[in-house]
Order: sequence, then C-alpha cells, then structure tokens
Amino acid sequence: MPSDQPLLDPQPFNPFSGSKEPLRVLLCENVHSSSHEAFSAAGLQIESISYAPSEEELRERLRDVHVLGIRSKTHVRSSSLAYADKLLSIGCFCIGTNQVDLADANRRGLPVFNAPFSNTRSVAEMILAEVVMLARQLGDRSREVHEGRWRKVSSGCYEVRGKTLGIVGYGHIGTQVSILAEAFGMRVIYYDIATKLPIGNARSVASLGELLANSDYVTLHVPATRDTTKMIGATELAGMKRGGYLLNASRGQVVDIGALAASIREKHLGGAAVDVYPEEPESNGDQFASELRGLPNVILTPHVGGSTEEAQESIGREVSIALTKFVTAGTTTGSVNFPPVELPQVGGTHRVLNVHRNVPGVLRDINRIVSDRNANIHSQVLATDANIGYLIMDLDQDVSADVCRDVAALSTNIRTRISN
Ligand SMILES: NC(=O)c1ccc[n+]([C@@H]2O[C@H](COP(=O)([O-])OP(=O)(O)OC[C@H]3O[C@@H](n4cnc5c(N)ncnc54)[C@H](O)[C@@H]3O)[C@@H](O)[C@H]2O)c1
Ligand SMILES: O=C(O)[C@H](O)COP(=O)(O)O
Repeated sequence: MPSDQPLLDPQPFNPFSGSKEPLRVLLCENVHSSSHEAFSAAGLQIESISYAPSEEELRERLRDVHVLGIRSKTHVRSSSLAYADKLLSIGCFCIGTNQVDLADANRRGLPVFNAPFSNTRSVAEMILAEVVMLARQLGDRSREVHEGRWRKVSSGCYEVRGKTLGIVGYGHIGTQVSILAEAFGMRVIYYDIATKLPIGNARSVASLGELLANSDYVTLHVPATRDTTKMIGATELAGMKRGGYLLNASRGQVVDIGALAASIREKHLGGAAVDVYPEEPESNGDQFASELRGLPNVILTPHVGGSTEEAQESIGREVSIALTKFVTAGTTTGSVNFPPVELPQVGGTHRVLNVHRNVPGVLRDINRIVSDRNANIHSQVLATDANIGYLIMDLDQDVSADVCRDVAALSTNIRTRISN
C-alpha cells in the first residue's frame, strides 16, 4: 500500500540525488536502445520492459525509480505520481503527451519531456502511402490475392493526382503531409484553430465543415484535447463527400468509431485508414477488437505511424539526452510542462535545484538562507509559471547540503535536490 505521505507536503531534504544511491531509469513499451548511451554515460541504471504497465504495476514500480520513460500507451496519473517519492522526471519517447497528467506532474515538480519532431516524417510518409492504397483499394486486393482470389478490377479505383486532400491540424505532421501530397499532384486545403503559414500552394479554409465538404481525402493531425474528442462523428462524416476517405493517425478518441463503421457500411465513405483507437492493446500479441475489422477498403494498422527504425532511434537519443541533462544539470529546456531553465555550471560549485509553490517572497526566503550560511551564490536563475517557481543556483560546495536542507524545509517547498 502507498505510504500516506503525499508529495505536495513540504518534504525533508531527501539526499538521494546527492548521495551515492544509483539513479534508476525504468523504460516501458520497448523504448529504443539508443537511449541507453546517454543514461549509461550519466551513471543511471536501466530497466526495460516491453509493455505498458497497468496503473497498479506502475505505482509499485515508481516507488524505486528516479526517471520514467514511456511511449503513448502508459498512462501516468496523479494516483501513481502521488507516491513516486524518488521520481525526478518523465520522458515520453514519442510526440503525444496526453497519456501523462501534465498539470499534476508540474505541481509535483516533475518536468515531462517528449520528442516533438523525431517521428513526424514517418507519420507523413505513411499517410501518403495510405492515400494511394485507399484510392486503389490495395489493401483489399492484396488480401484477396493472399487468399488465392484473382480480382483484377478498375471500378472504384482512382489516381490521386488532381484530388483534394483536407488536412485537419496543420502542425508538424500536417505540414509534412501537405508537402508530400503536393509532390503527388494533389490539391491541399487545411483547417487549424491557429493561423498557420501555408506551405507551397496549400490553402486554409475557415471551418472544419468547409474542409470536410470539399475534400476527397480527409486526414487528421490534431492532438488529443477536450475539443478534438469525437471531433469527427456522424454529423461530420455525413458532411464529407460521398465516396470520400478518412485517415486518422492522430489519437483514437478524435473519431467516433461506431459512426465511422456505419458510414463505411452505408457506403457513404469509400474507405478509411486508421492507426489509432480509443482502446488499444497493451502489448504485442494481445487481441484487438473493433467494429472496423473486416470492412471493405479499411486499412487498420496497430499504431505504427511513428514506428520506423529512423524515428525510434532518433527519439531514443533525443529524449534520453533531455532527461539526463535534467538529472545532472537541472536543464528543463524543451519540457512540455515546466518553465524553461538552462544554466552553464560554474566550476567547483554544487548545484541546488528547487521547485516551489509560486507565491510572493520565496526567492527572498531562499536568499536569506544562503546569506545566513555566509555562502556565495556563483550563479542563480529563476523561472516561473502560474503554479510553480523553478530555481537553479550554484553554491560553494561546503554549504550546499545545509542550504539544500534548509530550503527543503520551507513551507513553499515542493522538491529540492543537489544535482552534483
Ligand atoms: N500514429 C502515430 O504513431 C503518431 C505519431 C506521432 C504523432 N501522433 C499524433 O499526432 C498528433 C499531431 O502531431 P504534430 O506533431 O503534428 O502536432 P503539432 O502540435 O505540431 O500540430 C497539431 C496541430 O493541430 C492544431 N489543432 C489543435 N486543436 C485543433 C482543433 N480543435 N482543430 C483544428 N486544429 C487543431 C494545432 O493548432 C496544431 O497546428 C500528436 O498530438 C499525436 O497525438 C501520432
Ligand atoms: O505520440 C506519438 O509520437 C505517437 O502516437 C507514437 O507513439 P508510440 O511511440 O507509442 O508509437
């Protein structure tokens, strides 16, 4: 059972990061081994598992873990974080971070990192491949020939040249898809809630409805948010062209799967390519159930949009470097839920890292502690957001442990440690 000591209470100085206890990293969901280099160089001990642990298993494992690495399927909720006494940081070895309670991690002083670009191109290439596969019904033809059935047909099969691709969410992936689609001779329109620079000849449209009504292919590249949940349901599908195609490699909850299956069965849509689902199996070999199984011209893939050797290798390096920079130097640049701080360390000093509640007077209290110890601050930087303040300071080595202990005892303290 978890201890009843929630982390939001001011903690006594926990010297684990300044002591000789080895730091441990838990990597879930087959995070690429390219991550090991940075972790090993920083002296972290690595444990890897191939699956997404359940909430209960994660809570148990987190008791003894300093750094957690996950991909898109491991849910990290407040109920797990509440008792993760040793945890310093979380790395999402992917783009999406909706699987982590980012606000709660922020309040607990835990920066979360991701890899915002490393699998972008892989997703975009898959989408273009699927546009052609849908246009030519290649998924069905391939299955038939595998089954020994020879069906050479042209009816209902088209070129993509001159057709309109509608992109919902014109961010990193959406713009890459836009470039590749134009190279194929497609017309591109897009809809985004933010004003975005059109790439090439792409044109923005004013509403989702306008995009759906004017596209032969609609591809979704939005993040999982409250607004994008079931953003494509029965009404939106009915608003698409008869014979149009829907592609979803964003997040499962963006599309109402029942409505999509009905639209295909009723032959309103000509096909769909789906990579992500509201419920996904936790590991390879698990059974997968969906209303979409067996429907004509529906390509189903097991959330592999970002699963290429190039992307995974690059993500492994990028996120492990960000995590080790945070563990060793407190750097939070690139974190998705923390104020960005990066400070070159002054030689011969110890670095104190403090996360506190963002209320007036904290810096004054901390500087008074340093001054009472007759210590010299070699460098100091503070950054804040609405909830927390994040402070790095380099101090004389002989006073750092005392200062750290006193700062950790402040009522505003969330986490304080010495990185080295
Ligand atoms: N299938 C996969 O393996 C895979 C791989 C990588 C990413 N993804 C998913 O793709 C998503 C997009 O990735 P990205 O790197 O392009 O993200 P991004 O943040 O660069 O772009 C997302 C775009 O969506 C826009 N947007 C947000 N809400 C919107 C709304 N309600 N309506 C219209 N536009 C909206 C944003 O303004 C932004 O331009 C990720 O959040 C992730 O969930 C899936
Ligand atoms: O958010 C992402 O980058 C994608 O959904 C890929 O996630 P994965 O690493 O679990 O394949």
